[in-house]
Amino acid sequence: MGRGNKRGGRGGGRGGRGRGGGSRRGGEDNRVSFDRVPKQNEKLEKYYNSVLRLSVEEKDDFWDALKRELPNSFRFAGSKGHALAVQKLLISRYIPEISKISHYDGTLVEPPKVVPWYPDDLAWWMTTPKNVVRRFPPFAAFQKYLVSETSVGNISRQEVVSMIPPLVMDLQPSMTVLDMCAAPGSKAAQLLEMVHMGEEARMRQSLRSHAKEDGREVSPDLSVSMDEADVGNDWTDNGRATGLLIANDSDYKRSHMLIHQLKRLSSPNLIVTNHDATMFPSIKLPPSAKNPAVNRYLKFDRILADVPCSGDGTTRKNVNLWQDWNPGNALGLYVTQVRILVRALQMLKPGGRVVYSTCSMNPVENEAVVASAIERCGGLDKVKLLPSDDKLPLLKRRPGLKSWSVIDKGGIMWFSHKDVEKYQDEHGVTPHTERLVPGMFPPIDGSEISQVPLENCMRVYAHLQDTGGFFIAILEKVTEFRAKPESPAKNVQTEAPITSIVDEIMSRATPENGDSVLRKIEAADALIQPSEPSNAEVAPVARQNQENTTPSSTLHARKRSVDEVEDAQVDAVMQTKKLKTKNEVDVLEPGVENVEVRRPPPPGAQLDLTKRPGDFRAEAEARPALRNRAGQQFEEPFKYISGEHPEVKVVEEFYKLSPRFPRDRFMVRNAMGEPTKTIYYTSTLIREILTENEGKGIKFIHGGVKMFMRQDVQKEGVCKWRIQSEGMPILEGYVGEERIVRLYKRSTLRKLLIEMFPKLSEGAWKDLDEIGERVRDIGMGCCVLRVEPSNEKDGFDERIVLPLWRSLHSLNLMLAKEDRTAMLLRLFNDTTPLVNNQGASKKREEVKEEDEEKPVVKSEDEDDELAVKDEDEAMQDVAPGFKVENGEIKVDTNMAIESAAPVNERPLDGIVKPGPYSSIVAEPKTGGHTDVKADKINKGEDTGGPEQQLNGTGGVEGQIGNSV
Ligand SMILES: C[S@@+](CC[C@H](N)C(=O)[O-])C[C@H]1O[C@@H](n2cnc3c(N)ncnc32)[C@H](O)[C@@H]1O
Repeated sequence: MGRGNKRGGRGGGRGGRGRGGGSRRGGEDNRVSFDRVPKQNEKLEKYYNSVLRLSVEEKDDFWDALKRELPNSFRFAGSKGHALAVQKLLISRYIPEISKISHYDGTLVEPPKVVPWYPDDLAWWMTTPKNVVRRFPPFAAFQKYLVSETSVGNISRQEVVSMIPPLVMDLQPSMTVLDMCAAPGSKAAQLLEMVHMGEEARMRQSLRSHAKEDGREVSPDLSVSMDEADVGNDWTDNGRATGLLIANDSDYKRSHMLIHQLKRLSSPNLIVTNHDATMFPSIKLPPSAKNPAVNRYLKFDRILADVPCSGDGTTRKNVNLWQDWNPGNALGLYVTQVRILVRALQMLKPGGRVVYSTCSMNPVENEAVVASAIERCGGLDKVKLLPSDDKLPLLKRRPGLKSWSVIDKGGIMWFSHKDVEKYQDEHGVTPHTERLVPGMFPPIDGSEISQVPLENCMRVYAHLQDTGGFFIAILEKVTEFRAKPESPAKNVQTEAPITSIVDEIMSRATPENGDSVLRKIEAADALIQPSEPSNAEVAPVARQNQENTTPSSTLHARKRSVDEVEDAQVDAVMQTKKLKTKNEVDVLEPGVENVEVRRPPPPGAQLDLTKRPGDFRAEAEARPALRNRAGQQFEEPFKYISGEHPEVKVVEEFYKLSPRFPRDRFMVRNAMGEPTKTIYYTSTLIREILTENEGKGIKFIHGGVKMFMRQDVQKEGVCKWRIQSEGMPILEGYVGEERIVRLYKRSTLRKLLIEMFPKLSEGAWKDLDEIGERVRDIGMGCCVLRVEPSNEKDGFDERIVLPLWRSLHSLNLMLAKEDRTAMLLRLFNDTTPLVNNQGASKKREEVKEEDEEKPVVKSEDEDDELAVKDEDEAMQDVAPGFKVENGEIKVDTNMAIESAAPVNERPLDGIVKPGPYSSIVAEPKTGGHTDVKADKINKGEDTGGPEQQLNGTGGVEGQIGNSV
């Protein structure tokens, strides 16, 4: 891996959290440490004073800005309708209160402001010092809202410049998208939201149009009609998003952070992989019906290459960079960055786009990388550098640099590589100059590559709009190409990635004989193929099926496609894995004079595979690493089950699923391919990818949305499969009336949110107002609670859908504690403590006996979910929903979980976290603080105050520092 993992740089380590040496929680301490860190670095200042060519006055602004602490910023996440609804609360409820606060000197405190260039006012920032935030109650309320909505994924704390790359990608919902260096995932989350853009509206429209044939009653639609652009054009799957996001990161631990971040979006269109992006494998697709003999590979419409970089645009957040910055960092990263960009361009469809970005200001990591990659891909005939000045017109930026100098490790500035060569002729290669290669310098005048319009790139500086520094370039692939090999690096001892090795081999004369890798490539070369539309990447089947190396005589001659090269890469990797235990072997290639070809390491060999991703969960740390024979971590396979499977039939019958709901996308994660604990759901494209590439060495580490979870219910006729909240938005429109409960009144929902397990027996159902009779009569098991919009005073503006469990004697919303409190705050401006009607003193055993039909969460989930265990719970070693107090097990009323689960069960398997696509937002009809003390509620039970509950999520101090 590149140097991006260095402290202070981007690409690992601190992941954008925390600040200059201060503790995460101590807001004030952080500020003090930020102020205390000396903000000088001679080489840094010398270099940028020279290279950026700012005027004298502007230079002062530039350095002043880089030395100031960064404003906090956040954006509203999820589908647009949902995000706007959460945003509305900020504007209507919190800003007016904050705007009334004044400092001691009488000046007004500045409330959060809209980021002017972000679409639909969905991004905000605030400069208010933390001591002010703490002192004034309106800020405290705002803070609670921020923390609460962040914890449930409705708000994403993200640095504003980091929001730019996805916005300039021109991504449409049906597109195939790859994020090559995606962890921790803030940009990937934006991309995923774009893949799902308009889906909610389309699905509603589709359900409405089929309501009659489905025999279903649709919800009244009171929502404001959406722009056509917001609905999107992705209609081929009944309005469901058909696009795809593959989010990748080479760091295993960080890729699990990525999963954690993206899971909140509950997307069946997402896969997470764990590969070195310089050698990202080709992904096979099923052959087309038209040309079954031809292998097809996935090509992307959009790729984000947000590469590891030295991160010197982030000094406002990573204050240690003032000490740590040294010119060697950028020089060490250049090679990896070019390789990633070249690989991205290879994997694009013609007409597709790569957005390349860094948070470095160094041209060696930016313009030089762009120019070198275009050059390696065959120049401007193959790859265009698109203008970016038409994007985000309110964002202040500077054009890309056309000329620059390069600073070496010793701080010497070089103006051309010729000077370096001259110096080296006289003095030999020195440690300071050894990393300098021609591609790091501006293109030589008159060369073809000097025509690259580098001014089309976008440079964002801290002083322009009070942000961090950032660089963005938009590249478009014109046509397929064969990438040139890397220029032989005289001085640089870097590990050549498989792409460059194969490229290198491919561009040479054919050897008479050679090692098996070369022979394989030759075999590929000899093959003949029919032509196929260019965006379906094709290669002969024979090359994939190694036992069948005879080309079909019916195929027409055709030029070898880029993907054959890529295929050869994958084959070569596999071959190497079989043949060698040593990572690298020097091979003398026959027919080529004394040229070293360095064999690539097997996939994953460059990564640190010694640790499991337990950095953020103690439990994960303790789990033994399962590895396959090659020493890689073992991931449970993805196995699709038939729509005719008896368990699918059970589900179908119990929920009276509409025949229009697709049955061929259910998947499980175990080698037997049997639904044992969880049934997942994915889009069709993901099914094709996961099925077609099974056992081919691609490291898929996440895919699929949990749709059903097995529940041990003793009672006959109760379906063992309960709907998981993640799957709810996808499924609910197809569930029959038999399992639907309709709720209309705000007061009823509020009661269900505050009270866990409201009783139904002994006439208690009457307390549940308009849903009382229905829940009394509905059969036991999981049902869909539909909160229908209405124009009534005590009604909702928008539709909300939540999972509900009907037990023998009670009812329960399947919502996690933080989701309940977040909804209470959002919908009712209410911080009433939650109440558990099972009684605070009940012991676990008693509860188990009495309520055995309730959802019981049993063992580890199949998908090896690593990021969910509540740490406190792990410490207490009792079942979710219980706590140890004075040596006694008691019901933990802070946990909104209906469970009598045995020790060591995992909490979130039994509870529900509605994601931003789950339509859970409704704008309250009445503003103001409700502050209702409901009779049953405030009986002084051991509930823990809202304060306590909200702080449990980390508090605002715990979340300062945005992700880049
Ligand atoms: C700047 S960060 C990406 C930030 C991310 N795009 C976001 O918005 O949250 C760079 C990431 O690249 C990963 N990385 C470093 N070298 C890589 C490589 N060769 N292939 C893939 N990922 C790599 C690091 O682990 C790190 O997570």
